[in-house]
Amino acid sequence: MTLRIVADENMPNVEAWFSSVATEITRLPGRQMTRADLLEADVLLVRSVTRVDEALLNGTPVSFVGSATIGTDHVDQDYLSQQNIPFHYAPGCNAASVADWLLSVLSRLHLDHDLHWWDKTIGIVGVGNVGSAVRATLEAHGCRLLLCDPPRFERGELPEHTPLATLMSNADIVCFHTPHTRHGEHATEGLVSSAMVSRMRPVSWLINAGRGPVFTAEAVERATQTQQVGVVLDVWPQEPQVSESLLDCAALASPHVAGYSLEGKFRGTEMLARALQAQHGWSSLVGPVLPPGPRLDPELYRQSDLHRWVSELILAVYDPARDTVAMKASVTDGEVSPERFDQLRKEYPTRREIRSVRLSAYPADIIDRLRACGFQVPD
Ligand SMILES: NC(=O)c1ccc[n+]([C@@H]2O[C@H](COP(=O)([O-])OP(=O)(O)OC[C@H]3O[C@@H](n4cnc5c(N)ncnc54)[C@H](O)[C@@H]3O)[C@@H](O)[C@H]2O)c1
Ligand SMILES: O=C(O)[C@H](O)[C@H](O)COP(=O)(O)O
Repeated sequence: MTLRIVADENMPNVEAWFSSVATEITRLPGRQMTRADLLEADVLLVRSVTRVDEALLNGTPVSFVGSATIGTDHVDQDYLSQQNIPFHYAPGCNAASVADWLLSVLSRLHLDHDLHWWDKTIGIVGVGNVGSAVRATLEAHGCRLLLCDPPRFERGELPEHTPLATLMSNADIVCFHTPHTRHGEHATEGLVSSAMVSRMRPVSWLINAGRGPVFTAEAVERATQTQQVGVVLDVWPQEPQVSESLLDCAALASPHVAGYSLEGKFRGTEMLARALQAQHGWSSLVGPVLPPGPRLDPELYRQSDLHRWVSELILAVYDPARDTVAMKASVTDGEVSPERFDQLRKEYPTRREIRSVRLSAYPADIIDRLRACGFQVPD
């Protein structure tokens, strides 16, 4: 078997999974991959920053494309199926990571803005793998939820659907977890416009961890400047470029890393390895196992206010203020440049999912909340 693999340099574990089956593994910066790089490649493994289309693949021997991501808007799947090139991606691989990210965001907003989010009405827009993980976390905390997902509603999969305009007017916090789509009845590009934002209540919160172009830059500016709506952005309308004026609008900001848990990245590569294994009928393919998660002593964070205690604990696992500081310190000449944005992502510190954290004690007064957050608590 001669299998030549070209893979994004930021995809972990490629050598560990594939060196037993590949004759050659070439690592390249995803955003700069060109057709010339693929003239002797059988397998292409990408992340979200490589546009995979005819211009990239035409005339190459590539016969398998894998994206170690949940989102697929960077891949021209119609072209791949016309060419009979199998395409695999990694649905759900980092859904828990995004749900954890959101819990950390809410914990930071609690401490910094006294946001009692557990008592609020929270809208979830896009109730797929990520939105469902977010829903489970928020339901476990007793939040009132409004769910919006027209495609699932129309398929009879989400009876409790609330139309977006109604949700925007009635929620205290709105979280977006939709893909970026340009065509069709439910296209999401520019879905959050200035007009949509004008429906929101003053002192509410608007959060995007789906794809940047779902929000317009004007809507973000309108939210903060005229609506008294706080904004939290992990993804950006002009990503990977972020203007300083837009960054200034965000109470919390991160460089598209909500899904960047170590677990999510490991799962993404493994899902592609399993897909290639199935395509070739290999009997076994063995990859690396995750290192054990960090230990955390809840008593170190004890507060008399139990909600504050839990927020401090969540922020000890991951604090989105750290990303916000890094983003704001990255501004030069009125922007975070695309190169700097990519560098922040490439050098992102290891983050573990809450379920991997090993607590050294389970204080009785917060044990139910620990469970609701996703910590592994024995029965
Ligand atoms: N920020 C990050 O790091 C990060 C991480 C993972 C995923 N994502 C993004 O989040 C998106 C959602 O991920 P997922 O795993 O839940 O995908 P999914 O495909 O499981 O779910 C997406 C849901 O959005 C719904 N949807 C589509 N159009 C909609 C519309 N106009 N209004 C409301 N809902 C709509 C779909 O019906 C579907 O149920 C991905 O497409 C990806 O772009 C971002
Ligand atoms: O779609 C996804 O899975 C996420 O947005 C993912 O975190 C993107 O990461 P990237 O591929 O850009 O490294």
